[in-house]
Amino acid sequence: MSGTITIPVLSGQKLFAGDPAEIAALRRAAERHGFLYLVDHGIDPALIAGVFEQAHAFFARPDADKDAVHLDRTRHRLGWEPLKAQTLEEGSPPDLKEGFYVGPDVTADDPRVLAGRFGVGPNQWPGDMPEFQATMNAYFTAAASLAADVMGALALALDLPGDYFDDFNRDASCRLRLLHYPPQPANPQPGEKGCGAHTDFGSVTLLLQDEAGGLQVQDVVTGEWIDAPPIAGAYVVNLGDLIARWTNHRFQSNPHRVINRSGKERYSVPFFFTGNPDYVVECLPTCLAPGETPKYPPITTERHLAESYARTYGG
Ligand SMILES: O=C(O)CCC(=O)C(=O)O
Ligand SMILES: [Fe+2]
Repeated sequence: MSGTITIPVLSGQKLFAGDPAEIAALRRAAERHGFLYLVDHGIDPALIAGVFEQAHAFFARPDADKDAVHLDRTRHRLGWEPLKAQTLEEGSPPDLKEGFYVGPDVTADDPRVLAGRFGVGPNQWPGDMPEFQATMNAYFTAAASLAADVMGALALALDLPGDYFDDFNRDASCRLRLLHYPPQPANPQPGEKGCGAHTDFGSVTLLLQDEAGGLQVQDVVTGEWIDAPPIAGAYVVNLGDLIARWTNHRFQSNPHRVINRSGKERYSVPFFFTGNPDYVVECLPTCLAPGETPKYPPITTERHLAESYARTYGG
């Protein structure tokens, strides 16, 4: 770790107005790290505070209570994920984190549910927490809209029209994830950490983290792990594998990990934006130099997502 490479802080207000200097900074960040901080994003700080408050209250419950909304109770895997259920870094011990997954708030008779679309189904909500559902649904809607705005800025950074990703953004598949990390143990297993090194699966991830710290990003050029310390009120925005695939790796989906050395509990809230399930992602016209060939065949976002989840849950 060193302080020599820093992750840029960009303004949502400027990006979404198409400010050329800010778009150029986004392009540089996307090419180098696939990571940036986003300020002036327009999401109500009270809503963000409410999400953390509800997450704290949920995770503080006994496991026996949380088990009532275990994600294995749904085919589409929404709800509580116990500690050590996921292994994001192949060959490492399972992640020292527990989580809670929220999806779009659909009912059982939604056509997408009836058609068995991947990952779509009714949410499970914890009992006796009246504010939880309303807070998560409100945040989900706000985050999906912000992610669509970030996609618009990415289109400009790729020299495409600002509405280029509108079809991708329509009826987008998204996951809101609440995470709770215990402190890193004094004597961890070799390779044991809060969240193993991985790249995200989707297009953009909007991450909120509390003040504990511990998030690190690997620089693609030097291979070094850079700290991504919390900045109050800012999102960490990172690009996922779909963007790398779509841009023929002109834009990066960087490996990142979490080691919670704060000695305290750590809470974070990633929101994953994966786009319209039927959308076919294939190499963008502005990402292929003459004579180059696409590194990947076209794929629907639904298929890409299903394959990615299967890989990290041992499916
Ligand atoms: O908790 C964090 O800060 C990062 C979580 C993460 O990378 C993920 O859930 O994909
Ligand atoms: Fe991640």
